[in-house]
Parts: sequence; C-alpha cells; structure tokens
Amino acid sequence: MADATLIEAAKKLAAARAVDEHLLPKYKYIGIGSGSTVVYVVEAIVGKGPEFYGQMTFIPTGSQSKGLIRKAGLTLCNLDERPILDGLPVALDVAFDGADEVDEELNLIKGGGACLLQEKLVAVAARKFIAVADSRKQSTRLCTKWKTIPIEVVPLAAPDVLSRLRTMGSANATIRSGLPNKAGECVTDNGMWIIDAPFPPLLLSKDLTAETEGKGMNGVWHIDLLAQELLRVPGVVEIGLFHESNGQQAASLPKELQTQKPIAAYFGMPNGEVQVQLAA
Ligand SMILES: O=C[C@H](O)[C@H](O)[C@H](O)COP(=O)(O)O
Repeated sequence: MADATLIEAAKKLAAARAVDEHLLPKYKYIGIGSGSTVVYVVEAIVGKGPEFYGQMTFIPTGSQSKGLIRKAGLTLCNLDERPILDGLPVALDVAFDGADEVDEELNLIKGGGACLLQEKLVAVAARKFIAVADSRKQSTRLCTKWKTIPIEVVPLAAPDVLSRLRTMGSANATIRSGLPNKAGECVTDNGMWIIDAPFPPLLLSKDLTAETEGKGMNGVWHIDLLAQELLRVPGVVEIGLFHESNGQQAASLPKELQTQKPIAAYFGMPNGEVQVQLAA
C-alpha cells in the first residue's frame, strides 16, 4: 500500500469503525492517543454530533493530542486532573490510539512520534484500549517491520543507556534527532530524549522451548524479558513496548486496568475493508 491517499483512506475507515464499535453513548471519559491516525478518530467522534459527545470528557496523551481535542471543541481534562472516585482516579471508559507495529498477540510498538510515555499512562488507565492503524502496521512479531524500540530516557543518562543497550545486543541504538524540524535531539512532551534501539524480531511465549525460556537467545529476545530488562536500566523512563501486565504493582487493580495491550486492533486495508484483530 504505497499510495499516500490510499493509506489515509485506510486509516480513516479503520478509525470510523473503531469509534462506531467502541465508543458507547453512556461513556464519560475517553483517552485520545497521538499520531496521524488518531486525527481520524477525533474526526469520527466529532461526526457523531454534540448530542452524542457533549457529556464526554477527553484525556490527551501529549501536546498534539491536546491540540486535537481543543480544536475539535471537545471537553479536555488532563490525566492527573480527572475526578477521584472511592480514592482512585476515575477509570477511562475507552482509549483509542495508533501503533507503529502490532504483532499477532496484540503486543504493540509505539513511540514513533515520541509520545509513548503519556500514551502508556492513558492506555493503562482505560478499561478498554483500542488500536487503530493501517495494514502496514500488521505483523507477526514486533521489530519485523518497525525495526527499533523507542525508549524515552533522561537526557543526562543517554550515553550510559546506549552503552547498556549495546551489551543487550542493540549495537546500533541511537538518540533520535529532531531534524528536519529541530536541530539537535528530539525532545519529548516530558522534556526527555528518545533512543531508537534496533532488535531482531521479538519472540512470543509460544516461540519458547524449555531450553530457551527465560533467556535472551543470541541476542533474540522474548518480548516480556526484553521489556523487563529495558525498564531496569537506570535513566530509562518508559519504553515503547506495550505488552502484558504491569506485574505485581497492578495486582490489586481490576484485570482490565492491568494490561498495556489493546483488546482489539482495527486495520484499514488497501481494498477499503477494515480488518479487526481481537484479543484471544
Ligand atoms: O508516539 C507516537 C505514537 O505511538 C503513535 O500513535 C504511533 O507512532 C502511530 O502513529 P501514526 O498513526 O501516525 O502511524
């Protein structure tokens, strides 16, 4: 699908279908992701009319997302400003976001647009997380088509994080440049930098044998193990792998708030169809 017009049409169709199927009139708090596909999500919401979305509040995942919400005339509320109910910030009913790559188990790579930290915060705050993309993002294993993992780092720590990444098998990890629009490094909405770390395609649990379980195999990593190791590197703020649960920290939360993975991914296809990939 090389034609830019076809790609945009595919994103638009996928967004419209995702909104139709997952934005219920009774919902109150809606997460809005970042990137070019989410523009069509907002467009689809606005198309439903103020009588549909008038009572809804929209939570952004960064400054682009905030701008989209404001420009569309939707009610904006920052993630940390939502009401507290029974001592907890109210859960979002649904969050919609784009993705750079989606594997066959609905694990995602995100952060191509440097928004991964706030996107992950919003995804885990939502009862339902829905990914919307075009068919170029469909993959069997992460790092097959989108070959690098975006990692948000504290600028001061960047040289040491790069050196740790080399020992983990990502010899060509680089700090993302702000060019062509900004000289120097790409600075995130949180004042951090992004390192793009190439890894060979990431394994799923079903790829593991008794021998390989729990280990990196010649630089080939299982997604959960790699995520865990990356998050242990001092100076790493967040990673663009959206995968299983948040672990022990989330054990007391309802199940749907424990996962970073979407429950469904909507892909716009070149033939004008929308393919829906659901969680198993
Ligand atoms: O940081 C950016 C986000 O993760 C985006 O959602 C992702 O890059 C997909 O963007 P797009 O919809 O433009 O392909």
